[in-house]
Amino acid sequence: MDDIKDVSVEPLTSSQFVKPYRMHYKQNNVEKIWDLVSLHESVSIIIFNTDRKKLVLVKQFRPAVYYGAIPREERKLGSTDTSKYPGSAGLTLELCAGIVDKTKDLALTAKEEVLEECGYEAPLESFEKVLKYRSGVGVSGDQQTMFYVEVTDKMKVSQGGGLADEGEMIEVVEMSIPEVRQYLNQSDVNSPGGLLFGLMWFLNNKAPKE
Ligand SMILES: Nc1ncnc2c1ncn2[C@@H]1O[C@H](COP(=O)(O)OP(=O)(O)O[C@H]2O[C@H](CO)[C@@H](O)[C@H](O)[C@H]2O)[C@@H](O)[C@H]1O
Repeated sequence: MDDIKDVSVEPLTSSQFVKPYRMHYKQNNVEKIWDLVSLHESVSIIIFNTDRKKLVLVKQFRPAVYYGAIPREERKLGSTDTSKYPGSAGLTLELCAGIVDKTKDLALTAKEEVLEECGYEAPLESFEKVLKYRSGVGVSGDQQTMFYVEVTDKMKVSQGGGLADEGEMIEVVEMSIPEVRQYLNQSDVNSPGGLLFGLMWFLNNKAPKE
């Protein structure tokens, strides 16, 4: 998964996923501008396997995280030296998540992502909404809705790993509650704030007493 080669970066002129804009506005009669990016709405899911008392998470290569790991002064257009900056710098641990595109139904999107990425077929009514929040505030203000779902081994119907025809390459990672606590105690993690909040929410609200 971290065997990344032939990396090159170019300016973005059009994209179906990301749209950059400059907003002009007045705040208290002071004229201002802000450069922002419009993104799709998304869902994320805290998945707990009650048979094995494990959280089900996903590991994947994130190009933006890889790019962010390159020191600013060395980021340039054109090719990137992957022997100096190996693909492992872009591997993240996250909640299962996905863009809301096929349907506008957030819980249904969550259900589909749990199946595609993690291989669990969980009933729609078992998805509990945790909260809706802004996954970014500086450059993108996109909304992400977090769900919680409990699964059992019986619901595991496939390997997961993402949609091969969309080129998704996802590793399913299961973590026990002590492992989750250890993960949260580190000083530097390759994870978004949403995962960290989701794990804390789980420990505070759902984790079985140890
Ligand atoms: N910027 C991009 N460039 C090129 N192809 C892209 C792309 N974004 C999506 N895609 C394509 O769309 C597919 C599906 O993406 P997903 O719905 O799984 O969202 P993802 O899990 O990447 O991000 C989800 O999780 C993260 C982390 O929580 C959220 O930031 C995000 O909004 C949410 O959709 C990807 O495999 C890829 O083929």
